[in-house]
Amino acid sequence: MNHLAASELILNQDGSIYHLNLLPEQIAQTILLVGDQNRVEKITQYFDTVEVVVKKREFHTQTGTYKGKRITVISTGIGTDNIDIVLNELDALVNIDFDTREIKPEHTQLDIIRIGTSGSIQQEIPVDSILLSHLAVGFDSLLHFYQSDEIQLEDFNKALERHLDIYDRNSKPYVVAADQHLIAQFSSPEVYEGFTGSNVGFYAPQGRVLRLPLRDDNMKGKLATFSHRGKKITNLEMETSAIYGLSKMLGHRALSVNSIIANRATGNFTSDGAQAIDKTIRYALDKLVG
Ligand SMILES: O=P(O)(O)O[C@H]1O[C@H](CO)[C@@H](O)[C@H]1O
Ligand SMILES: O=c1cc[nH]c(=O)[nH]1
Repeated sequence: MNHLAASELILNQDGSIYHLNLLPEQIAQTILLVGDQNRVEKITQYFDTVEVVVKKREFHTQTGTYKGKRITVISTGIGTDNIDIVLNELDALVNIDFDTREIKPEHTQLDIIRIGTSGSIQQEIPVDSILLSHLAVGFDSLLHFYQSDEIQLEDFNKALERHLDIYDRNSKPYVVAADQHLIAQFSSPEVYEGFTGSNVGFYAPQGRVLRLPLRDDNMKGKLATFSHRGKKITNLEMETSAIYGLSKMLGHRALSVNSIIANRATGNFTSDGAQAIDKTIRYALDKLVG
């Protein structure tokens, strides 16, 4: 058996995993991920009980029960770099024995559901709507550091490369699907079906211009006009691609539930972000126990 060195599987003095600061017994098998630390309590305010509260850096965790179901809520902060940490450490908490530092023979599968904010790039997907990411495309390169070819949708990758004509020093896009069981569980006529683009920044990587010009002025337009096998890219944010990719490789189920707060096609921004996010949180909690 492979014994993981102290420099690779890093445990704190109290036995908790390095960044999340959590012990294996402190997490549930259903995990809600949010970007914003302050969104954790916006979710657990609806819980019956909260048994764990742990904070380290941007990673704020609370575990409790909602209508009798044990759920853990964790803030990831912004970006797929943080998702690399959160997904690997969550998996280690359930699938590595911290005493022997060996991978457990039995695999535990987590349900990992992101509740995030996002900007629509299609006129017909308005602000204050909820969108499920059936597919995600990563422009962030994280997956390319792993042996991830098997879980990528190569025909989508190639079609995107052709359509976007990406600058050759940028990384190549990778497309990954959500878990089909979670899609079925969370779908309803109330929510949009989407294909979510995740990138490494909020401004130029999402085609936003304040003072700095873009390398490719037409990037947002090209993203919005992409279509392959009847699927269009619908919205942009900064984490879903990595959550889908790492979850698939690690044998977990993942879904991203997006609160659309901006419409980049019309230039609109929600007039009440708190209400839009609360609606998305209540929708997701209802589907989790429904
Ligand atoms: O609201 P969260 O979950 O942080 O998600 C979105 O908001 C942040 C940018 O404002 C990025 O993390 C993006 O993915
Ligand atoms: O446009 C948006 C809105 C929220 N989060 C993003 O990353 N982009």
